[in-house]
Amino acid sequence: MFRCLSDPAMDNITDSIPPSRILVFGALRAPLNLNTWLLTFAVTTVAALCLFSASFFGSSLFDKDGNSIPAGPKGLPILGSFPFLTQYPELTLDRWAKKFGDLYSVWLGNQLFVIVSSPAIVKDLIVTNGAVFSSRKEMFIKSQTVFAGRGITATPYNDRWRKHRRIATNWLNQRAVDSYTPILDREATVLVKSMYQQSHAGAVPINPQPHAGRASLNNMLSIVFGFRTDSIYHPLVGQALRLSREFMNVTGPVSNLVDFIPWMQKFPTPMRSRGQKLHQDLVDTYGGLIKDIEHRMRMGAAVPDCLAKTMLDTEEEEELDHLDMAILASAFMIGGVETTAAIMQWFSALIPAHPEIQMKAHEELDRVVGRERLPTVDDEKNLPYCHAIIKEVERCHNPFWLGTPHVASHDFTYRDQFIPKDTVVVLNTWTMHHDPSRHTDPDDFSPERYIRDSLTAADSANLADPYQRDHWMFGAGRRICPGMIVAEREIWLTISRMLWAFTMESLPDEPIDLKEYDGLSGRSPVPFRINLIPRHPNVAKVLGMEETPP
Ligand code: HEM
Repeated sequence: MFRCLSDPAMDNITDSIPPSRILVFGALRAPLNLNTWLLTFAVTTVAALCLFSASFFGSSLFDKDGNSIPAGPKGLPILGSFPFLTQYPELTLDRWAKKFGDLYSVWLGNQLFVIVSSPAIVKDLIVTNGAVFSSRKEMFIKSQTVFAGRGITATPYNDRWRKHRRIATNWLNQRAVDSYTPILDREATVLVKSMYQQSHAGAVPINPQPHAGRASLNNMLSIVFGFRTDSIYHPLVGQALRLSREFMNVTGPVSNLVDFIPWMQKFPTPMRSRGQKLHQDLVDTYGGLIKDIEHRMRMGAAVPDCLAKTMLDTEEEEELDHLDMAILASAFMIGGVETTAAIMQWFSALIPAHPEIQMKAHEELDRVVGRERLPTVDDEKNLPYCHAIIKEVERCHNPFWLGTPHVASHDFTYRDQFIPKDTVVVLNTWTMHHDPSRHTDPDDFSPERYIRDSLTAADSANLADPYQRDHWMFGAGRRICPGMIVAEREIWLTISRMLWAFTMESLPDEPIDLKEYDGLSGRSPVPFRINLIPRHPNVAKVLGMEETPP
């Protein structure tokens, strides 16, 4: 049963991966010396053979009727298919989907994964059978080390998760988002203003990244802690963005071999040390902010309504300890910052290459909104082309191609294929977003494909026909992203206002790389600079600024 190196399928795959990219421990994108790799591989092979086979065969791969697990690629001994999911795992998963079909299995170490590549199967398993497919694997690095078993994102399907999800939803449902939309509105305007200022009204190119990062960060800081930062140079901006980035770099769903080979977890590794440090930094930073708020509440000072205040007000009734609160706040700060900022950045990276798309958006904005005011939330329904641009950015550049995997909490047989309890289930969103039968010419950036789709992501996720859903960026089922309403709203406000204010141009000497990316679990483009040329003199006036001559 061990995966065989001589399998022809593996030959094709190994041919396409430079040896220096085949890694054993930790972050996949840091090249490892080949000799070190071979030595490590030999040692781990010998040392782990007994332990591995015990856990590998621990659960049956057949149900009582003899149905077996879905077919899939054969991997390597011990490592399974881990080395083949290196730099662009979604492309490998896509290749395998074409070979093995919409439901196939992959082994990573001793962990069985099932990869789902069709909307119908996602609906059947994750939505219709949500009682079975809504748990999470307690990944060694992400769940156990960084989140210490807490944190709504990583917790298994249990009462702790239900409680945290309920608390989170109270702050993220439609009514809550409506109540703090003025905050999102203000941050979107500040974003455009700060871009206008830093670019000296289009005279010098800028990197949109810190502006997008601070807008998303301020939104989450307001929701979670009731305050905002007033400059991209505020120390918390650098610290919070560093923590989110570090999280994205240590917790990819298929990026840490130590997650899948339990005996390795007993030994210190650089990735484990990074996970431990990140845990402590999160507790110090966000737990520290909660302590400050607690202190202010005890002193009778006014504290604005925010998640931290709600948690402190209800900590006894909800049985929350300090670590629960610190990690739940961290889950918001991580889940809600890099993600929305990534979409703003992908938009800024993509759009300069499409002047004809910008022209259409500008024409729509001039016609519907005019040049005397900024677009608002209420305008969205009347700006179908701008709305479509955003959906298309999300289809083309989902920051989480592998989503956050779900886990089967019971044995399940689906269409004569057995999915054992504890199998990790991955939504292969890359393949679904590039299915030519759903999206004609899927590699093209073409907002027109969404021009008749006026639904929000939340409404789209509830459509009976899963093939009509806009995209799968927010996941599916009972664990679907609870932040999608706030995420969509802040993305709408920032992107529609950037389109309203600027013509966005790339620099002839600095081509923007759309293939390379930052982050393992969550992706944003590598830093780039663009020109943001104010579209008309009213931009300065509407933003409440003196016009800066170019
Ligand atoms: C573009 C923005 C965003 C993207 C692409 C995104 C994506 C996702 C995905 C794929 C999941 C896993 C869903 C699943 O298991 O099927 C998730 C979960 C989650 N997201 Fe988001 N998210 C975004 C914004 C936000 C925001 C603004 C928040 C606000 C706090 C947030 C909070 C969460 C939380 C708490 C979970 C865990 C839910 C659970 O496990 O029950 N996300 N998100």
